[in-house]
Amino acid sequence: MKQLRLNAFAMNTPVHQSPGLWRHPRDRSVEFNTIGLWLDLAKLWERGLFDGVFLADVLGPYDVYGGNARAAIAHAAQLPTNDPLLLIPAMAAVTQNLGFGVTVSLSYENPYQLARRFSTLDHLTGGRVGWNIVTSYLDSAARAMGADRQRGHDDRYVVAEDFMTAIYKLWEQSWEDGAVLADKARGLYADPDRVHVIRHDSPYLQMEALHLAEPSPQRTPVLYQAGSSPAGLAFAARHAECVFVSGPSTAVIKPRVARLRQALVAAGRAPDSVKVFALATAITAPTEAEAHDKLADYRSYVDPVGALTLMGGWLGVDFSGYALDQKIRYIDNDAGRAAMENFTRADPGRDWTVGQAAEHVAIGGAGPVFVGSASQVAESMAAWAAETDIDGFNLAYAVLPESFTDAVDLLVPEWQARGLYKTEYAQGTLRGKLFGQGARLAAPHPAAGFRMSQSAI
Ligand SMILES: Cc1cc2nc3c(=O)[nH]c(=O)nc-3n(C[C@H](O)[C@H](O)[C@H](O)COP(=O)(O)O)c2cc1C
Repeated sequence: MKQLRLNAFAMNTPVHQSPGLWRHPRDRSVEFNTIGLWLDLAKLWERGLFDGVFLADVLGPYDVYGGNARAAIAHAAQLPTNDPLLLIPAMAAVTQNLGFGVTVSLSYENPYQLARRFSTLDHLTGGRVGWNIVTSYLDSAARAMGADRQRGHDDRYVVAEDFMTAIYKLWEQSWEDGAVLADKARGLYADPDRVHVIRHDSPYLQMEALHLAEPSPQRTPVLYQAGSSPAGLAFAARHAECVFVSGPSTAVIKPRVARLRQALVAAGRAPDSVKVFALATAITAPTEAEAHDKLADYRSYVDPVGALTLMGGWLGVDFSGYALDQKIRYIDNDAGRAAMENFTRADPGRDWTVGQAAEHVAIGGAGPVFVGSASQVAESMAAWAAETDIDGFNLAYAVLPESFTDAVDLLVPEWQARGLYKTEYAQGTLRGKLFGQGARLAAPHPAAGFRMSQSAI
């Protein structure tokens, strides 16, 4: 069986995916404003040989529940939320191998400025940065940026496709390899003949620019994506190198992964050219009984209104008017399609009431919760991974950092003993470590095509 990979799932906020758990006496989430928490976490994740941390982000309040932001404010449902990119240089300074997959919504960015921010981070981290490409799902973010509402669901992916073309030109095409000379004797920093102005002219974007940053170790950061709708899947199949999936059971995730691998083939890429990470939470302890006690203790801190507030944003449904025993039914809207599918038609064998879904997502979000002794959790997660054909897990936390400390000290050694987990990091950039290849994107990925056509500019 192939080795499993771990990512940590975190966010620069007091309540990421476990509403109410910030009140737990051992939880450090309220320290999210301080750099010390992030340095401790980065060192912990690296001690556990995690491939990286995936930093989530949203740009508006979860104001679907009750039709306003009051519940999100009171229950800290991903609010306040600080900028995730600014955490990265600090965490990079205390680690050598940990990768940083950071979420930025292209719906509210200009490729020119975003390309520079990522290039700067890729330089400062020595090639350890990745971009989780999202298009956002909250109307509140669109209103904050001056629009009435967000673009329609599928339309967002059309704009995203165009954005990617523009940003690849900046990262891959503007500066030729070897353009930077830094020749002190000749006083020549870079060769003007090898730095090109690129142009982009589409209904969405007009740009005439040279990239402000010189090529970083990876040029294009490692590309992560998480959309599972047909439009999201087609986008992922073209651009993603890693895909995050999230759903409560193998019945939901297995066909989703199969569809992604088929879509990769349709896009001319190998079915295993993308690493798939499934959201999951592991609650473990030296014995099974202790682990179940731990989960019961955690559950006593769950905040149901906080959970419904998050679910409202993910599914685009105001659950404040629902009875807890009411069944969730599929509707089309402009929020996340996969989030809606998870609790409706993705598993025809399972009906979810509002209360059941809220209870489920309150410990680490929509993924499964594995509970038991270290060896039980190691076995059940490995079996889950084999059944769904994923490459690893995107580990959410219940209590911060305890959930991660348990994973590092209890789960990882069990996997290592079974040959299911690395015992040291591979060399190279984040892309090199993940794929055992070079630092730069290679054909048939579309970004590589922009680099190779440099002579034609
Ligand atoms: C594990 C996971 C994490 C995600 N994190 C974010 C995030 O931090 N910010 C965001 O705006 N969207 C995030 N999303 C949402 C996706 O980017 C996407 O918008 C969503 O899955 C809906 O896309 P779809 O309708 O194509 O499935 C995440 C999705 C998953 C599955």
